[in-house]
Amino acid sequence: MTEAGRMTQQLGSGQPSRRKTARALCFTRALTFAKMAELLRTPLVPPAVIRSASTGTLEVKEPLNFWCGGRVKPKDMKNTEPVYEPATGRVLCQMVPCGAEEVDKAIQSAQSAFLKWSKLAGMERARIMLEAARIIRERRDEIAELEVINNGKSITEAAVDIDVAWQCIEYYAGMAGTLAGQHVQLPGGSFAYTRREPLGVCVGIGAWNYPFQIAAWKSAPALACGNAMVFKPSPMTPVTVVMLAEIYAEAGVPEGLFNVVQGGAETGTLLCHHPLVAKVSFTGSVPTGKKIMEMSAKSVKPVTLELGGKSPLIIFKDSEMENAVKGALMANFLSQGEVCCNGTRVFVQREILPKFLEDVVKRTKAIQIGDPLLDGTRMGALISQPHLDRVLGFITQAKKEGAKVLCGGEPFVPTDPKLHGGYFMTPCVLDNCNDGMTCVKEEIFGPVMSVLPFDTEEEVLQRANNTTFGLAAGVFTRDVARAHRVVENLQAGTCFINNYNVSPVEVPFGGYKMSGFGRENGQVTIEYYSQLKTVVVEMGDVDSLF
Ligand SMILES: NC(=O)C1=CN([C@@H]2O[C@H](COP(=O)(O)OP(=O)(O)OC[C@H]3O[C@@H](n4cnc5c(N)ncnc54)[C@H](O)[C@@H]3O)[C@@H](O)[C@H]2O)C=CC1
Repeated sequence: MTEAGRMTQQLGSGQPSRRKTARALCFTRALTFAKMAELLRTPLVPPAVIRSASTGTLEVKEPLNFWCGGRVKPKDMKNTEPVYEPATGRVLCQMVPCGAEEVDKAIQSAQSAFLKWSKLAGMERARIMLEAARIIRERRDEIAELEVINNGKSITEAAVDIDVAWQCIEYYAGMAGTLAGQHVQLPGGSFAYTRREPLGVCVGIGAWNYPFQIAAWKSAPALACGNAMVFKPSPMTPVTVVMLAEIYAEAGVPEGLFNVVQGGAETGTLLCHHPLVAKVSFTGSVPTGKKIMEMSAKSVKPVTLELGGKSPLIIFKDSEMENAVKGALMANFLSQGEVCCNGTRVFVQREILPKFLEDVVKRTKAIQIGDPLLDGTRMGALISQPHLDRVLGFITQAKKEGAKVLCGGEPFVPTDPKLHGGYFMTPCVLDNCNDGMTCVKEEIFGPVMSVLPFDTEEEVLQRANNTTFGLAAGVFTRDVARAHRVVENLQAGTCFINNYNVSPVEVPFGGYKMSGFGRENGQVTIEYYSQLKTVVVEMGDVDSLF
């Protein structure tokens, strides 16, 4: 039995002291990903019970680039950037950006894999993708733990993110075998048919709030359609996406089909300008989205843009109060508020405002903040110190502009000494807000809910739509007709009725207005990763005018 196997048996034996020793042993030896994987993948370990990682211990040493079927060391150590563990403020690893030569290698690797992958039948691709989904499911806890360590969100949420990732791959695997064209009958026995063909090498550029999940949302439909992908995660969260690359490789995709290059704006720019790249799918801020669009326009590359939001959540007086309060919390505090589609402008009908505020504040104060790897934690750390400062700055500004802080909005120092350098804050509810305030107009991307009273449906619709964003919106009411009338008039890509932030992979997700265009998830996304070829077939003689 291997050492890992022995430790696993001890871990699985249910003896807490031994379990602790084994865990300590793992981390004093700075576990490699591969070893951790070996540990976690043996069936003796009940994954929900045993936590293999612990906050403040992990060092990531392996290379984080991936092309030609394996991890690749950076060419040189130029322009490195520290990557932090948000819960402790400790440096987790160094991110070394890829330069032109490395980007080219990754793209060439993708191109050669594309030539093989695109020739497979959809069902053949499906089989490999299903295997990738299975491996992710099996390694779910390990990936989720690393996501937590790199991103700061709670383990409960990270586990859901990883579940959504494999579900997405499973969903598009199911669709790969269904891709087909049309047959069109023409006069005289002639006919035409259409072929749905892949685009080629697609680039994915991700944000830091859902590192693994964003990579799955982009790669799953891309690969199902027969494309290859080069993915660049955010420089702040470089750690987990390379595991997705390893998993695809293990599942049996051709070498080089899914590649990872690390880096920031410069590396992203190289990707967007590369002549072999056929499409760019981007998740991030509006200013960067505009740059991506400009760069892609130069070589007429299609783009998908998943950008920011300042979404409205409208709560009518006939709502079921407890659900509305729970919905408002789900709309604001998932992932420390770092969610693009959050409903941060909470419009509440005036008659129920006092009761709503009382309940929402009570529940917000009860949110358990702390070590994100603990099962009981409901809110972890924000992504970085500058981002925390920025979010706190919005609250200072809101107070100056007349908003009233009902709870939270302060830096938070957990009792555990190892978390003292972490980027925590208390979730905040702002009252006395109006539509002109900065906190109501701008995306904060932190746990800050702005509550706004309203009187009539007509008024609230006009105010809800009075924004350049249009990612999501929500409405709580018991009146079915009102609910559908309101969503019909909301300018947003996703609308929720009597819930918020529910994003199953079967339904399209994407923005209106400056929140972007194109969609992720759902059947429609196939159209964004494929192109239609029309073939016209003459069965008679050519009828020439000349
Ligand atoms: N609509 C959606 O689905 C989502 C939108 N977001 C939005 O993302 C933002 C937060 O994420 P950040 O990572 O801070 O956004 P960001 O726009 O700064 O960066 C996003 C990605 O773009 C890369 N990048 C930056 N400049 C680039 C350039 N000139 N060329 C190519 N790539 C470049 C970054 O390295 C990163 O990988 C928020 O505004 C949020 O609303 C985040 C998650 C989901």
